[in-house]
Amino acid sequence: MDLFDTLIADEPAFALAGLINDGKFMQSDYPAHIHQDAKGIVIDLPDGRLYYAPQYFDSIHSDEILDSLLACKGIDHTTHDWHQEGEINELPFKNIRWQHDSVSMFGKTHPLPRLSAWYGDNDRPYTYSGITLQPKAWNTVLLGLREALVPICKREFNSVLLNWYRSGEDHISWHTDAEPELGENPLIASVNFGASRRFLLRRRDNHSIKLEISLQHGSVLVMAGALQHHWQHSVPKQKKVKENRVNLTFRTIHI
Ligand SMILES: O=C(O)CCC(=O)C(=O)O
Ligand SMILES: [Fe+2]
Repeated sequence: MDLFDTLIADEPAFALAGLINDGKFMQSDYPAHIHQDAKGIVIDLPDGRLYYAPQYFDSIHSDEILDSLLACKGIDHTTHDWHQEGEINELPFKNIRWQHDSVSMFGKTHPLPRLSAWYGDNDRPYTYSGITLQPKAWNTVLLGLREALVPICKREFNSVLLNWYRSGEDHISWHTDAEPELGENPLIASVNFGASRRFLLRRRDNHSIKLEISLQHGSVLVMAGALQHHWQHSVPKQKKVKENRVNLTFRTIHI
């Protein structure tokens, strides 16, 4: 092995070490250690566990995946102003059938501040934030991502929810993913492409107890243990962000 090999081999672990200070995750009080895969770190929270790999997918692969998720005939997704598009559901997307869903509240309908798509193994509808999504059949890109998660999650997920944040205006408010069909302590793997966005966690019983992770291009965050019962999460608006971000949360739906 020459000097160059050693540098390459040490690089990921070196980047990960920057996320851990004195055995704690960044500026928090929560214990963290480097996972044995040397790609990610494990953060131990009271009532939950996180795995975070800032570069689970390398940048070339991540660029290609983002391109295929947003590919739309005749449109350059990097420069297009998607907020001006009225009929998202009608556009000729090549790989993902993006939808603009609405929620009903107090008799009024409100469009969600993001676009979404639901893919999965079976045709069982899934209820999320008061809306019911009909899963579409897996495609090659999504199956590739699902497969890439097996080494860390030790399972093949049967469904995935995609969220597309067209810019920093798009967001997701505080919530938990604790729907009964996800089982007792759901394991959820969140995969991120495009703009880095702030991912916030706060305890349900004390909103002043918080944690923040910046989810970057090519990263994977796994939420595990009792986390969904004790912690809420959100992706707040970030007005300065102009670029697209796509998040995919792989889940197991129990029927
Ligand atoms: O965009 C994210 O990072 C989170 C998405 C999320 O929480 C969800 O889809 O339930
Ligand atoms: Fe969520």
